[in-house]
Amino acid sequence: MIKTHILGYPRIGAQRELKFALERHWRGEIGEQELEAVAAGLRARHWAEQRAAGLDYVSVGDFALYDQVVDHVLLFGCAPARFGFTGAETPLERLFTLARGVATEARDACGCGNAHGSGTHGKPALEMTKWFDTNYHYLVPEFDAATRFSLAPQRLLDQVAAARALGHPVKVTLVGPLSFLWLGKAKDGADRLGLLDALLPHYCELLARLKAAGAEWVQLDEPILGLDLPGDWSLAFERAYHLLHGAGVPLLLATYFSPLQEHLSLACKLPVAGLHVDGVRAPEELRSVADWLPPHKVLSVGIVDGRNIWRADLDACLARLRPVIDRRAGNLWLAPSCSLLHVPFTLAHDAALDAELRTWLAGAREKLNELRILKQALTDGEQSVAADLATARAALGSRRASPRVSRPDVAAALAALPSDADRRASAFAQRQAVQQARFGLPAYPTTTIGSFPQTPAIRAARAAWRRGDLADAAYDQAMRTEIAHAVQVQEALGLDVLVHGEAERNDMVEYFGEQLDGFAFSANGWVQSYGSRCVKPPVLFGDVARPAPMTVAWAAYAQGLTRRPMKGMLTGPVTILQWSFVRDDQPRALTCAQIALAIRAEVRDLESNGIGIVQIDEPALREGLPLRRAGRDAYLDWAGRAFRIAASGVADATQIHTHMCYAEFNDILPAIAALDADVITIETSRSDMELLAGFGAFAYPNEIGPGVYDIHSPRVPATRDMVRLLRKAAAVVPAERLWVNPDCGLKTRAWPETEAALRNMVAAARLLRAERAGAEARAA
Ligand SMILES: CN1c2c(nc(N)[nH]c2=O)NC[C@@H]1CNc1ccc(C(=O)N[C@@H](CCC(=O)N[C@@H](CCC(=O)N[C@@H](CCC(=O)O)C(=O)O)C(=O)O)C(=O)O)cc1
Ligand SMILES: N[C@@H](CCS)C(=O)O
Ligand SMILES: [Zn+2]
Repeated sequence: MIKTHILGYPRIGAQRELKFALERHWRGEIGEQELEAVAAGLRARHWAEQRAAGLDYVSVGDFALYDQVVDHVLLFGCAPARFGFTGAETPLERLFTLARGVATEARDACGCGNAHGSGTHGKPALEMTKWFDTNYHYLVPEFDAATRFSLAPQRLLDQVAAARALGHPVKVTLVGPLSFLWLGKAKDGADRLGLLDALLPHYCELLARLKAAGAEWVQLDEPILGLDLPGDWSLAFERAYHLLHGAGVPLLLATYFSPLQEHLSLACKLPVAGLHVDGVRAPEELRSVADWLPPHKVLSVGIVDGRNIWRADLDACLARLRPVIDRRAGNLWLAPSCSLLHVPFTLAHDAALDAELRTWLAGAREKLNELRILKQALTDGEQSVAADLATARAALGSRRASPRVSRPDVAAALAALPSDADRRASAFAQRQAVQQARFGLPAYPTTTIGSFPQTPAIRAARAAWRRGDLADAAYDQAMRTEIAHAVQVQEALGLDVLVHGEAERNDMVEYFGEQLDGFAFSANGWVQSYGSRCVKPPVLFGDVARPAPMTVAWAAYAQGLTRRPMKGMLTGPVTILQWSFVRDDQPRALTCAQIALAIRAEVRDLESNGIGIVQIDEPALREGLPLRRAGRDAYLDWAGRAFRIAASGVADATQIHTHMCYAEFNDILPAIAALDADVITIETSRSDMELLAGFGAFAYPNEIGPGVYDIHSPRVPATRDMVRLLRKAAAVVPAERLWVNPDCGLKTRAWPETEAALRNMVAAARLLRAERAGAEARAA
């Protein structure tokens, strides 16, 4: 029998109801009960949608108020001792303390929904990091020698009870014990795997309680089976799952994002009742899994893409499934490849997308319907869903044949690119000398990363403009006023290289997507990024071209307000690619090269309009790295080339910066150096400059601005703290190559703390400059 299910559903709400309720709660406008009522209403609605689409189970446990991983920290009672929980707190108080820090240092203490909480005082929130290769950030469990576990299952059991009361068959979703430990961070030399034996009895008890509560299945997500794992981690799976099996509830082991490869036979052998595999990212493994998995076990095939928004090619899906069915007629489940958390709720009626494009797309709801059609086609024959299949074929045909997708001029422009288009004319040392002479910057030059506070007034002006309530000219003027204010503040603070502040940008990727041909953007295609924060990834459906300059007028206006250098600010091709929903009909490398060409033209236009310094942000460079080691070199090769194509069309005297954040970079240092940016500004303060050790050891050749303060905290960093960090940096990177800047952009901050922090930062730079001048004078 064929069944359908999902690994998880988006929880933010079709109209971002959860986001708004969370932010109201944090501002003290609604209490816990009202927030819980919104959450319960969303869960009930989402289950109803799943059942209406004919899914055989609803998914329970995937709905997190903030993040599913931090929910497991609470479920297994392993909040770090540093939070000092006494048991007197409510579950929500504990959750938001872990997620946002304590009141005085809270991530989002101001209630705006921003992450503020990694300050070094008070109780900083748990660290956030990327969930595998997605743009979703989870809260990192913290383990240390004192970590103990205890089960607190009531919230989850209540949700099972609520789903059952509504008459739904329930499959509970949990992160599996090995992935949970792997995704955590060990402090004080603790051994994460060493915690497994202490954790497993609590998983067993939980499984038994879920069974007793009426859960028919429990899905245990173990996406780490798609990674290159150390041997002791792979070995631990058998031991762990033998124990879990004893709890008696059928277990579905879920893997996704990456092929199983050397873990394939292990995954097939584990004592679980079913195995889910990602048939989109690893279609080549389907047949082996179908052969290897014992026939009494359920095989769940992730057949519909959970990471992208294209309408499925149902004929291709059916063709892919047929050999599998032949092998396992009785026990086949169909599902999206991974949780639908990574796609918007629906794009079917989105007002910003044209009617033709909408037919090419599938949000979470539309993907549920695709599962329904596939199941019926396989169960009752294709004729039973002939109309649905015909509609899908027509949409696919229209996409394939559309003149909007292919642009011969773009192919020609790429083909015409000289082979050395990805190389600057001169070596760095030569460029550095020319740039020093041009800009005459002091030692330890100060700058910021680009964005200044996106205030409620800015957002409100843009919302009014989009609604048509504010005329173009008035909006333009409002943004110019913001830019002028940012310039005036920076001049008063004494920063050396200024930025215009990015007031006019809704998002650093969406803003460019809106202006480039080949992209479409939705009005409501929101995807959760972290907590209550969402992004609206543009839809990259066709060949990319730049019809007109995108940032030049704003940059030139800002430069006209000051005699100091104004940095032009662009998002790089890899990050635009990575944070968009990208076409699946050509290699990503080619799409990236097309974006690179557009950015190259923008860089040159900035240069010819008097902008001497241009920053090309690539915070997602690391995130695009394949999860498996194989394939990484090839990726770094084309990604690096795309960046260099964007950056290399300028004269020696034009200084190219890049910026990176939100990731560990030490394992890709050679690739970062190969970008050959004149200056890289990089997030380092949270690791207390540890990252720079890698840069020093590797002898990174160009200039570096290691972030000297964490922009996620409203705490104003003291000058002495930043001086200490800069001294640490100067110990590994020659001082003449060091810049002084924050970790990242300041868009989620408010002005008062921003000004105060930058004032202290400039003071730190001046202090080091004076010391250096003194030392030089003494040496002379
Ligand atoms: C650097 N980061 C980014 C990532 N991915 C991106 N695509 N962009 C990024 O910047 N990944 C890694 C990190 C993730 N960090 C963040 C940080 C902050 C946000 C965030 O603030 N998101 C906002 C939405 C931003 C946006 O698009 N704003 C629009 C419209 C906003 C909106 O909802 N407007 C309201 C009306 C508002 C009013 O009247 O005041 C509406 O339309 O209803 C804009 O500025 O115009 C968020 O609120 O979630 C995301 C990721
Ligand atoms: N220029 C961007 C980079 C963020 S990663 C900003 O300052 O917000
Ligand atoms: Zn950044």
